[in-house]
Amino acid sequence: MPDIHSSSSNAPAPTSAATAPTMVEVIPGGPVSGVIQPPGSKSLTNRALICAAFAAGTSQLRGALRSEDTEVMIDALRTIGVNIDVTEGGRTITVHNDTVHNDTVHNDTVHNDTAKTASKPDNEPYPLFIANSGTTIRFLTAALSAAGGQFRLHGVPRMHERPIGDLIDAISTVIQGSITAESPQGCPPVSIDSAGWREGEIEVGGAVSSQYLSGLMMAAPIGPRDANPPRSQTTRIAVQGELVSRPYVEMTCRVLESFGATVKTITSGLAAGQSVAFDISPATTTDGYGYRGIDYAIEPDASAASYFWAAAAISGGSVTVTGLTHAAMQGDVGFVDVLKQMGCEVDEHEAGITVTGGRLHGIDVDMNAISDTVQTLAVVALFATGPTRVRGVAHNRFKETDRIGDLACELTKLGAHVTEHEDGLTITPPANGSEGLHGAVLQTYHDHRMAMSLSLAGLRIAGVKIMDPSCTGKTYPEYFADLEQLIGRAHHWSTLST
Ligand SMILES: O=C(O)C1=C[C@@H](OP(=O)(O)O)[C@@H](O)[C@H](O)C1
Ligand SMILES: C=C(OP(=O)(O)O)C(=O)O
Repeated sequence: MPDIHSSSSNAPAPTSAATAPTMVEVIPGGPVSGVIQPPGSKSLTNRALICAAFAAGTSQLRGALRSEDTEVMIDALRTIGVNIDVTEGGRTITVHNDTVHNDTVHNDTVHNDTAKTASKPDNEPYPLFIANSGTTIRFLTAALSAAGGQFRLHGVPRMHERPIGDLIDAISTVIQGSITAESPQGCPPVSIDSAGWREGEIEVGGAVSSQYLSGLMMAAPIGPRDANPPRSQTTRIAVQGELVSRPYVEMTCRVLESFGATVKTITSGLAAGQSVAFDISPATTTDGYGYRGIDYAIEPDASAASYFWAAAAISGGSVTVTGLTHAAMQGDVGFVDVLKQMGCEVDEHEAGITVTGGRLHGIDVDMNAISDTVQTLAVVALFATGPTRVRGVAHNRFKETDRIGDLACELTKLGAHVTEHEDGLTITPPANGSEGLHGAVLQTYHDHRMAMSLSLAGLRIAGVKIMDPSCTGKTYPEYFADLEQLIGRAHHWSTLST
């Protein structure tokens, strides 16, 4: 059985910056088999937090994800005065009803009860630190511009290189006030000084990220309650041209509906160049809130599940991920269908989905809809017969890092031949198969998915060392501990040097 080594001597699983190892090595072994459930979905947790913050009535989010990406969302909402309790090790989040009101936009705040306690200098925007969470900055930019107030959203250096211009352009057409992206390339920080949105159809580009559209859809029911004249009940949001990562938009529709809003998808009679539109109406509440507070169960994270299914594929084992089936809201469950195409057996049952490794062969696959699993697939492709071509993911260059160029660079270090394309990559394993692969020290570029996916190469290749493993904290702080548990043997920590 494989075994994990870390550069932190005798340490338990990495839990904090103080104990976090700087490098982790997964030692090769036999087939990986077991049952696992990853933590809650990042995408669902952050959507539910936005809806709950602008809902009438308390919401309870169960099975939520607690990680850097949800932490920055919670911190930002608390900074503007939303009352949020987190219990059960972070898995239950209670968002109280008596906090966010949109009726004080004229006081430059979305909040009328506890804003007094929020830290904001007079006549200055709320400073909101978003780290490198794309969902948080895109969803909050839209929601807060609709609610009204003054805000400045900023993040780590990479966040200030990630595009947000299409979203800013869209909001600019309806905002009563101003919104600007401070970097010359249309990237964060974002400054907002808003008295809410005017009525009117909004058009947004969807070729760079679906998060712009999802953000606008979630913001549509939020308008200021005392606007005069009041906003119409229905806002149309139309997509100009291509829309990437489509399943996340379906997810947005379903979350909005759970919190009481109504969504109608429009596919005909659209203006020139528009590919789809959504008519969104707020929940019917007595006091004008856009959403209704609810009890909400969050699915386990399907992107995180991809690593465990891939572990079975790579090692020839059998892994069951519980709590996820094709009925889930997350498109990334579709990753198992890609593994099936490559030769794995996929068995869906009531409890979840079991992947059993088989003889793997390379495939040609469009992963536009499930782009967060491209890195996982690329590592599986190392162990297949023949090349694997991944298409349709040009937008992966704008994520935590350039997930085409940087991924190609790291896979090459392991001995694969990798060709980079504008919209993806081709991974060609060595002619003599995995025997031609070799260990290497792999960089992770502050990208959680780089660390989680590349670590799986260590299940079959000796000497795969993953730098900065604590970057998994963005969405999965316990990843290496969970992987180790799945691998099934007490790990041995040792000091490693490059
Ligand atoms: O809406 C969401 O929750 C997400 C959408 C996707 O982004 P893009 O639409 O930018 O591809 C995905 O990569 C991200 O991890 C989460
Ligand atoms: C792209 C990702 O996240 P975000 O865009 O939310 O930062 C991700 O989690 O892979």
